[in-house]
Amino acid sequence: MTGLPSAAAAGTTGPVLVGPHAKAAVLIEALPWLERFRGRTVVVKYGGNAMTDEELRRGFADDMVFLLHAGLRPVVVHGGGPQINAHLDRLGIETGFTAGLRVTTPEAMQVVRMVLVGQVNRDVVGLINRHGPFAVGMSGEDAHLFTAERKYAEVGGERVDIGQVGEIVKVLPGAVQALLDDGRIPVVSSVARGEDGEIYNVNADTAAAALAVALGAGKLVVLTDVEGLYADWPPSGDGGPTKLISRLTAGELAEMLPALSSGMAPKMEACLTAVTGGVPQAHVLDGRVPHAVLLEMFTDEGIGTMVLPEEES
Ligand SMILES: Nc1ncnc2c1ncn2[C@@H]1O[C@H](COP(=O)(O)OP(=O)(O)O)[C@@H](O)[C@H]1O
Ligand SMILES: CC(=O)N[C@@H](CCC(=O)OP(=O)(O)O)C(=O)O
Repeated sequence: MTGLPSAAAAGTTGPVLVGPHAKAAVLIEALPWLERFRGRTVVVKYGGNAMTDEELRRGFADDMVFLLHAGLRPVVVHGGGPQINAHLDRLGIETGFTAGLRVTTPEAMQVVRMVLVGQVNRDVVGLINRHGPFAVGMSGEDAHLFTAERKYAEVGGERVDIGQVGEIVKVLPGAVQALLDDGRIPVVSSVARGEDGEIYNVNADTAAAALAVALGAGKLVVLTDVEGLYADWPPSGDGGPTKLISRLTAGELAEMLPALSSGMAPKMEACLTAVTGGVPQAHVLDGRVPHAVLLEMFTDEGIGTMVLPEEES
């Protein structure tokens, strides 16, 4: 953060500060954002592809603890798609994706649950708890946090059975609220229980949005492995995509949604669910940028893609 040009970032004119003044300016730049979000809940979706580099993983955990000490109430909902893939490969279990969702046989469900709850959740909790006794891991099954029903994919107007994939129909956020009230950082896996006795595999972006709405969060942050939502996707020509959409309204997003391809579709749908469900803003950020969450929360430069409800645009 020390390299940030303070006056420029604040949108003001004046001398460019260097040395200790620049550091102080960066801290002061955070003040209005600290005032605005103090006491508010922030749900952060930590994605499988943004959690592969060790230094970034530590940086992410540091950011969550920073938010806590700054008086916010961070909640982590994590995915783990690449980690599930690796484990299924090792076991020789084949799965595919339909409409961006893993076709989940009972055998695959056992692996999904084991990897998300037993491996990825433990890793995230461990990284955060280097700083102190803050993180408490839980599965969406715990304390009836997420109740799901079987979800069917729609392909070419046809309803397709994709196994034990769940759609969240009820959220009981009491256990998460209690942890937050106790000064903890809840770390939640996107596995849900069904009232039919089944266990369901829920896309982690979708789970994060459902929890953000149920908690009345002040913000949903979705970390991924690209800068945000590109208008020119898939990119044409030799170069990569160049047209990052930095801000859009719920209405504009709803129009774009049917045309989005599978990686971004659940993320943008999650942002739409959040802002239409009362969360004032939702962001998709590049998890490859060190401390992306802090940069987004506490500096004047917006990064990534921000979705706002209609009336705030
Ligand atoms: N319009 C778009 N803008 C940016 N990325 C897109 C877009 N459409 C599809 N994608 C793809 O979505 C991917 C992110 O989704 P995914 O790989 O599922 O992320 P994660 O593992 O973080 O949940 C990007 O790496 C990119 O390949
Ligand atoms: C139904 C479904 O597809 N569930 C996902 C759950 C994990 C997830 O969403 O992980 P990322 O956020 O890393 O993609 C899966 O099985 O991969």
